[in-house]
Amino acid sequence: MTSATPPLRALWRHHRRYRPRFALAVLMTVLNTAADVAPELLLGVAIDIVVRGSDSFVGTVFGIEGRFEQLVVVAVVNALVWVVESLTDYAASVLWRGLAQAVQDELRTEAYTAVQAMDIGWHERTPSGQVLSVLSDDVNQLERFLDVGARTVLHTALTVVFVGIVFGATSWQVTVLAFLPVPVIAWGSIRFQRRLEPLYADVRSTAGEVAAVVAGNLGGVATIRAFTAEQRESARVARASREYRLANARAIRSSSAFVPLIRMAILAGFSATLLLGGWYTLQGRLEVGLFTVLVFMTQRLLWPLTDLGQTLDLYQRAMASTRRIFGLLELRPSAVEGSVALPSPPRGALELRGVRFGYDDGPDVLQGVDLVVPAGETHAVVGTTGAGKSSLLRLVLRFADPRAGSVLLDGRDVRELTWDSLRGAIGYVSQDAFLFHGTVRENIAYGRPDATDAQVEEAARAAEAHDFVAALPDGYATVVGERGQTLSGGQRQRLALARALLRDPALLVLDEATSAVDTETEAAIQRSLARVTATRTALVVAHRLSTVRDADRIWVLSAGRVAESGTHDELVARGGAYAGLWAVQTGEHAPSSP
Ligand SMILES: Nc1ncnc2c1ncn2[C@@H]1O[C@H](COP(=O)(O)OP(=O)(O)OP(=O)(O)O)[C@@H](O)[C@H]1O
Repeated sequence: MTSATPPLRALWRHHRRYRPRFALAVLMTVLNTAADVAPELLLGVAIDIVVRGSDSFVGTVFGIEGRFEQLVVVAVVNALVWVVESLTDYAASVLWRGLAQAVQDELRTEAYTAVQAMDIGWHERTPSGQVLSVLSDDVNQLERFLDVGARTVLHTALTVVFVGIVFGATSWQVTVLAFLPVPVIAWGSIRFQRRLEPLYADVRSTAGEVAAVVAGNLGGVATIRAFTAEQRESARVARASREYRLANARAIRSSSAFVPLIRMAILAGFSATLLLGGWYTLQGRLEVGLFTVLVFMTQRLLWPLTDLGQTLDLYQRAMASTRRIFGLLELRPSAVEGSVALPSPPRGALELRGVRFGYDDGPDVLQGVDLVVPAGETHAVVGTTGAGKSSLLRLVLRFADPRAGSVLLDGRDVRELTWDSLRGAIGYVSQDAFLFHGTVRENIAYGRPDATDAQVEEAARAAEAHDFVAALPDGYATVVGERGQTLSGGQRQRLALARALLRDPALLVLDEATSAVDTETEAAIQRSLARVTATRTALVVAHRLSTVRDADRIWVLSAGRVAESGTHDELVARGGAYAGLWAVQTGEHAPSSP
């Protein structure tokens, strides 16, 4: 999940449209730094006036005799410089921070969109906490650097340049000595940066690990409590957290070593200016005013450099984060959208031809499945657990593509179809019947937000959900908790069915939950199934065979192959796998031991 592209280059390329704003921010920082350095120069000029009178720099350039008059000129120029300094400081601050906000906002949204488009298989493999930590922590880390760090780096570099110009114009010997620390610091920065890069990559990945463990545990908190595994899980979180702490400590140790290095280099530069500059002044080779400027300038040059360690740290952390953000942005789903739209309205005819499918590098879980559901019919897929029933439905929805063979909807390979055409034709009810935090009404209308109340209610009735919804405290306005946890499993299932029906899909795909349902619910499911499948094509994965005994055809899947197919009566008469399952479920005889 980490990008190999150098992070600054990736940012520069990705945010083309911010380049003008960036240029303006840089310009403001240049002006601001120039205005920032000027007062030291003016101080030197003032001392020059006091010491040399009419022979001073101002006296000769402006032709002003009196010392006080000259000082007035300096005071006016100084006031102007301050105004420029204040205005550009404001502009630079607004521009840099605005840039930071725009970039973080855009990156977060884009990274989320990229993640959302990834294959379902990718989501199953990737802990959601990892993704979450990139979208929040890493994006914030970059924001912090752009907010202040980038400006500080530029400001420091420009100060070095401006001070260098002043020094250069004064005495090359002093310039050389005063600037001695700069190459040392530059060399140190590059070395430290190399050393810190893997350390901060480690910090970010351990931070992601902590988030992954915590998010995973919060999702399974009921199981943790039920198995009194609290201590074990707390210890697991503590371990991950300690790894993060240790990774950070390693990075901080290296990063902090940079500051003393800078300080020593600075000390050398400062001492050199003081001694050599002083020596020249005593000899009369350097004006007192200029000497003062040099001493103050060295301070001005060297002070910001002491902050460089901190800024470098901020930069390095931000770059490690940027690599992770771009790692998400560079993700490409393996299932790409086709370009063909089905003629409307679709009929929902489904066909699987020689379909082989497996997960990642694993073995085939579907081993050449042929299956046909003609338009308007209701078919069921049954089989023992792990036979590949849910995997088959994934292929129909194109949550994954087959390794070989093809899936056809209305005679077109689903890989050729647009998402709208494919998924718009299908109403899908998954095993886990996921609901969002929101009202019952919002959940039912999820696939058709503009549906009227009457349409929502009609769908709920068809799914046998209306009665229990009406009995909820606020009816359709009742808020169901995160993932619909305030409802029972059967209720969630029926709301999910209503949601699928409201889209009036040509093909209804139901993955029936394994959860044992009571006879009343079972009867309700059967009734609604009979009603909603009367006018459309349906493919139902069923665990309870009684719910699908009226299906036009039942496909019996066994170890990734179609073992047999036919109507309920035909299959029972055949005395094969289905007849065995049926006998077990209706209690006609006990299962034979393997
Ligand atoms: N996301 C996944 N990654 C890897 N393997 C998977 C994944 N999902 C399912 N499998 C494997 O694929 C095989 C078929 O699983 P599938 O869920 O399709 O069976 P099923 O017939 O729907 O089972 P059940 O009746 O228990 O729901 C199983 O061996 C399972 O371990």
